[in-house]
Amino acid sequence: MDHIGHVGIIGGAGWLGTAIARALLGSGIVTGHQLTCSYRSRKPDNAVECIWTADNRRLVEQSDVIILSVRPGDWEEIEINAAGKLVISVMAGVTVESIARRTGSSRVARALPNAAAEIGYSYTPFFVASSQPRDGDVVSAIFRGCGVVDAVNSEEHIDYFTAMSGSGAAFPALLASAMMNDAIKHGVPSEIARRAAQQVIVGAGRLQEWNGASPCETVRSFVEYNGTTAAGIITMRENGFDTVIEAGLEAAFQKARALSDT
Ligand SMILES: NC(=O)C1=CN([C@@H]2O[C@H](COP(=O)(O)OP(=O)(O)OC[C@H]3O[C@@H](n4cnc5c(N)ncnc54)[C@H](O)[C@@H]3O)[C@@H](O)[C@H]2O)C=CC1
Ligand SMILES: O=C(O)[C@@H]1CCC=N1
Repeated sequence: MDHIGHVGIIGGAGWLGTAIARALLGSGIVTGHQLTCSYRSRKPDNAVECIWTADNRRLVEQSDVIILSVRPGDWEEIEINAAGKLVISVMAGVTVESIARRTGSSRVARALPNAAAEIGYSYTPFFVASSQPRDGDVVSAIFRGCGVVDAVNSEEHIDYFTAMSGSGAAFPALLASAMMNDAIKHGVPSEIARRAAQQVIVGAGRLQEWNGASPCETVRSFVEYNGTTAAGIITMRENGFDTVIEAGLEAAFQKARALSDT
């Protein structure tokens, strides 16, 4: 898309803020002169090449689009007036209502990337609460630089996706860690167990991307093959695999909702 103006990232020194800043610069959507990042105490070593400030009000003054990327617990300390500007939050749980009330902006969006934003492989659903039609295009363009995006039409779905895809980047690692520990219990040297588990999730992700099948189709075709993999899948399911996943997603969803301020 063409020019989106000057972008400011509050919390630009953090994990996600840095990933978004790198994606913005990498996709060419802004130059270093059109991007301001703020830090709380100290400009980070290896800082992204852009304008840096500790003054969030100054950042807001010089930005057309403001991205809020501080931890939910630090949100209450941010005092800015962003009236008339597009404010995009990536914070878990913090509501559109809270953002609009505390920034004075009626152009608010919530986007929920995940840890893979760092390598351009995030999945980022976003919800836009703005009467300006172009704002959705701006949010979409920003987060396409971090991976795949989808607009959703319910704010509640952002809280749900905070659990499912926002936290989800960690869950395949949880599966791989259980597999690695099982291999070690079977006497496999830990370094080999680590490499095997690592390559299983990397290979599975690449395979899924390459063949484009839905995960449900992938599981079904392994079950239909009726070999060792099918035996593993069926027994995992009989032992509550899907129920455990649902319970974990529900707990993360409830945690996201609990982060919403009152
Ligand atoms: N890390 C992840 O995978 C994801 C994180 N999120 C959300 O993104 C937000 C940021 O998360 P992370 O980057 O992981 O946390 P982080 O702790 O790495 O980064 C937050 C940064 O904000 C800075 N900060 C705090 N108060 C500030 C202030 N007043 N002015 C300027 N900077 C300030 C901190 O010093 C820190 O550098 C959180 O709200 C989180 O819920 C959402 C999706 C995924
Ligand atoms: O774990 C967290 O709280 C953050 C928000 C969503 C994903 N990571």
